[in-house]
Amino acid sequence: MEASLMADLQRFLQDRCLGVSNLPQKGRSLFTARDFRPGEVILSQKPYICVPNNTSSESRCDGCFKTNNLKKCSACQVVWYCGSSCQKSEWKLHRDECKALTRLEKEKRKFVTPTIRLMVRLYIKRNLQNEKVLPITTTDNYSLVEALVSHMSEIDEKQMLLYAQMANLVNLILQFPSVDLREIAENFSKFSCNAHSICDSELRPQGIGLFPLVSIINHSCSPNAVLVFEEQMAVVRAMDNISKDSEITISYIETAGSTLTRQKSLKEQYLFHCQCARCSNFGKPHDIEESAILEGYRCANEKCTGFLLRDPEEKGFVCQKCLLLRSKEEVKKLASDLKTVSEKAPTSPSAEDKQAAIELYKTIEKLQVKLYHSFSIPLMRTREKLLKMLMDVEIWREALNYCRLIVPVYQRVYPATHPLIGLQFYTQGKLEWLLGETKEAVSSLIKAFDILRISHGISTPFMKELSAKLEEARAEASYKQLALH
Ligand SMILES: C[S@@+](CC[C@H](N)C(=O)[O-])C[C@H]1O[C@@H](n2cnc3c(N)ncnc32)[C@H](O)[C@@H]1O
Repeated sequence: MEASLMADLQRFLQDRCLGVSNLPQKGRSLFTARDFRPGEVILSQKPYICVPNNTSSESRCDGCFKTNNLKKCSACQVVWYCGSSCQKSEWKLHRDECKALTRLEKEKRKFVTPTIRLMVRLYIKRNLQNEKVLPITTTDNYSLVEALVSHMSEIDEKQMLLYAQMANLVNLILQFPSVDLREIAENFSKFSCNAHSICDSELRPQGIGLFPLVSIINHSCSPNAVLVFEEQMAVVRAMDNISKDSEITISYIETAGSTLTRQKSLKEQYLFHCQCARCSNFGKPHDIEESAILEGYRCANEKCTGFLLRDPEEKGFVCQKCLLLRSKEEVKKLASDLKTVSEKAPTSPSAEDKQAAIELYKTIEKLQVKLYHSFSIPLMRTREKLLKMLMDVEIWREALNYCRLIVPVYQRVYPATHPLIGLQFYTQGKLEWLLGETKEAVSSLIKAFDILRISHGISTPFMKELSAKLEEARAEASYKQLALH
């Protein structure tokens, strides 16, 4: 990065009591220059570029990522808008993209995935900024993209071939003589370890974007900050008390998992070996117990909550609490039954198939309850799926039962202020309220608010809605209380 731009960036960060340092093992790292309290915004940034996650089954507006009242761009037939306001606000960037996509044969347009579009937009934005059609600012400029890590030299041949094919398609769309294939491939590699999935307030992915300032923040499996999105703006908030001169970290991956699982996914996508405080416990008794609970089997005695470790004589798995042996054969048989049923389970069942899918997932759950520890991740995932499907078909009582089973598992596998726990309490509160359990609803909504105010702040529309629901539930609970006396 140019020295003057680097100085501008350092000033911008200094004004926000932040600074960038280079750490030998991690590269650029973001540090605090003052204390931050839980819930305080550390950094926010609009995307340099972003696109919605459009698929063959679901489309989103290019401007606001909403899914209703969409109309296709009549020229390129690739991009969708919810109305003229979003279309107008996106036009400067879409104008050149539209021309490029229109040139592409219709048959080939189905290969224009969100990642391909993100790359096309990256070059179009760079050109528009070079031509001064779009302004360049300290935090919105291509030099920040140039400074992102790419790990090009570490990429294997298979991945490189894929990037080369994708770069060819981008080149075909753009037809910019000055851009070479290697540079595009390198930018794909940058996307892989720097682009962020843009999620709504309930942490459901809506699109992808490049936020080069946020990309300075390194990963930890027990992070002190959290990244959320307010529409398309990335907002990083402190999760804990962060003291002056500390490194700010967020989590790049799903942190509910054994150290081996987390390290594998970090190595695969981000090409580094994590040595955070949690990972440095690898192999220690607590870490072994954690892995055996999250990914291992349950005790043969249904009443025992112990975790199992492989028996040194290879006969099976031994409970570390009651020392009961669970035979290899029994585990193998259950695992094979589970595999047979799981293969039949649809990942996203259509509306008509939902009832059958619910029954199938309940069978999976029964088998998992017999096989896995009660806090295991596979069992938690099945219950999450069941909860979602039951909500979709409006079977509220059963949905609430699943919600209540999931909350304690989340509390076991995530840190206390993790937004997923808050969101689960929010769902539980809404279900309890709907089913007339107003007192319980108030208690769940309070828990949701207390957690989500840290990750989501208190002034966003989502949090205002939660606050309003809580107040209404409180009023109803006191009315019910009065009516009783
Ligand atoms: C989004 S970037 C973070 C900023 C990066 N350090 C830089 O210099 O631009 C992600 C990359 O940073 C490095 N990184 C992030 N977290 C790390 C960690 N905990 N330990 C080692 N390297 C890390 C890895 O190279 C990873 O692919």
